[in-house]
Amino acid sequence: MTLLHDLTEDLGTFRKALPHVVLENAIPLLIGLVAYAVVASYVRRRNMPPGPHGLPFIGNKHQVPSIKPWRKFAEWNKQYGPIFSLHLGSTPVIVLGTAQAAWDLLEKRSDIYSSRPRFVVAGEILSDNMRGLMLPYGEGWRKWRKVLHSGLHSRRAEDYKEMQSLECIVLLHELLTDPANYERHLQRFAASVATTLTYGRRVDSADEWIVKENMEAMDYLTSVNIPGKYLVESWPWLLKLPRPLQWFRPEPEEHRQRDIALLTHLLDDVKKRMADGTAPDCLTAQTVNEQAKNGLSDLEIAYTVSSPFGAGIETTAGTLCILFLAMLHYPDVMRKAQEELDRVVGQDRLPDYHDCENLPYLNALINETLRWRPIAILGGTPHAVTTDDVYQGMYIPKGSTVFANFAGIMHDPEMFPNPDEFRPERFLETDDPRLRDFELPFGFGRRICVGMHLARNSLYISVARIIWAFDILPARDEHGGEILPDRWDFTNGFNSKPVSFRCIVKPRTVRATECIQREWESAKEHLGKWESAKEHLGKWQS
Ligand code: HEM
Repeated sequence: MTLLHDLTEDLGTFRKALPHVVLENAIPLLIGLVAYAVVASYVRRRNMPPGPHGLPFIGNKHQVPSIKPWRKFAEWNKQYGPIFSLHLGSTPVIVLGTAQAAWDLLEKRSDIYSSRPRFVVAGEILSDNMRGLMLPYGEGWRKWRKVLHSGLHSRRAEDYKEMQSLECIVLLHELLTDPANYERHLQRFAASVATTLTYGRRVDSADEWIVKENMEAMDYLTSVNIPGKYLVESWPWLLKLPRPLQWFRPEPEEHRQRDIALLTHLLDDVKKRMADGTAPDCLTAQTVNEQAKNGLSDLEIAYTVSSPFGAGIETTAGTLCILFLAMLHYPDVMRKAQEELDRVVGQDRLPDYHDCENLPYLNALINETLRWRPIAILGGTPHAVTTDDVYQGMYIPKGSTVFANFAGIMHDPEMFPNPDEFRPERFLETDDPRLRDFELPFGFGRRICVGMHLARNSLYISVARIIWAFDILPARDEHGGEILPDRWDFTNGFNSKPVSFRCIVKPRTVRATECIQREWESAKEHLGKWESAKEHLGKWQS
């Protein structure tokens, strides 16, 4: 009895003392932990690349403008050097401002710099991890990339040249007959190349449903991918809430169903034509034929083959718009390229692929267009590093988001003296093989643009023929004065292109006009082998 009584009493005393003991010890422990975390983070931060000071919890979020952040990044690169760091919330961000830094990390250390940051809404909820561009480095991405590589590698890209050449003749005819809408024609050209290579169906107008539906899907994807728009991007644990409480989910999930319906419909159309033997050679048919070997589900194929749509149209059409802008500001460059074309090609036929190696100035002009105002202004989709790393004594923590800021890289005065000047000669005067090849605008390492060869072929044929056939001249005001568009007025977004501007697109000679008319008549016949998307798919309703 006494023992039991003593025990109960002890327990009571212990219970009473417990909160006190806990409080007495826990508070210093907590303070110790916080202090340790602060000091550790300070030490780690101190060893990271230099950068602007941020605030607790939000880091540098308040200092990074939501409009054209690449300009601020380029300023910080000037201030802090070729590599600086900042924090967006708790995520470390590394910004590379020279090609050398980008090559050193994203290419030479490609094994650890080829992942992507987590895209919770755009990549996981909206796309169910089916869009490889946003997938982290790993098995899923490898499978996706293999399919695209086998359909777009340099030798395979040769197969599409005939189609690109014919689509380019249509473009020339559109510029001849409706020059005011040049921007829409450039878009149609890029879209038709994408749909023909993917689904074996071409488009006659940028207004066609297949283009519009895909563009809407892409616009929605871009609109959810804005940093800071969704709390769940910074606090992914919100995904553990019961589904009905995940308020951010219903809208992107609804869009996912629309995307699936569209992409499956396009896949089924190719499969139907494969069954009746009428499908032309295209990426989808090739992927369906190799389905068992690649181990992909139908849905995975449907998403994978749609990649040229998301990544290949705005980039190609936007780069051509940049060419138009540059020609308005640098008419002497245009004249010099025209002289070369006249000398090599003459005036009675269109330039063709086989002329390419005899047109060094024109090739340099294309490189300069990609450099002067790079369309993928932040280096495309950012990379992420998968293990802790040290570069030139600076600590780069695992999980950092890494941007190759093309706004700074392409205007680095050491590599490109007088960077704002549009001067194709810089590519002819250099001995640096990396500038002669100039893969830089297409990204880095294992993530380098998989459509690069196709894009180069589209750019070459269209730039050569447009410059050969037309003068691109400033629009005139009512007094006959030239209206020159602002050379810095560009859109906000991962693909930054010139804000629409007016210009005059005028055939250079009667012979050029006649040549386009002639070539167009014959191109119409040859294009017949790719059925139009409008006639055969128009019944699809979203
Ligand atoms: C002027 C035209 C183009 C430019 C300047 C361009 C540029 C880029 C850049 C900078 C990247 C990011 C690379 C990196 O993360 O390091 C990229 C990725 C990509 N591009 Fe392009 N691109 C163009 C056209 C195309 C075309 C025509 C296609 C498809 C037919 C395409 C498909 C892709 C894909 C699928 C990726 C993602 C690769 C991956 O995450 O593994 N691009 N592009």
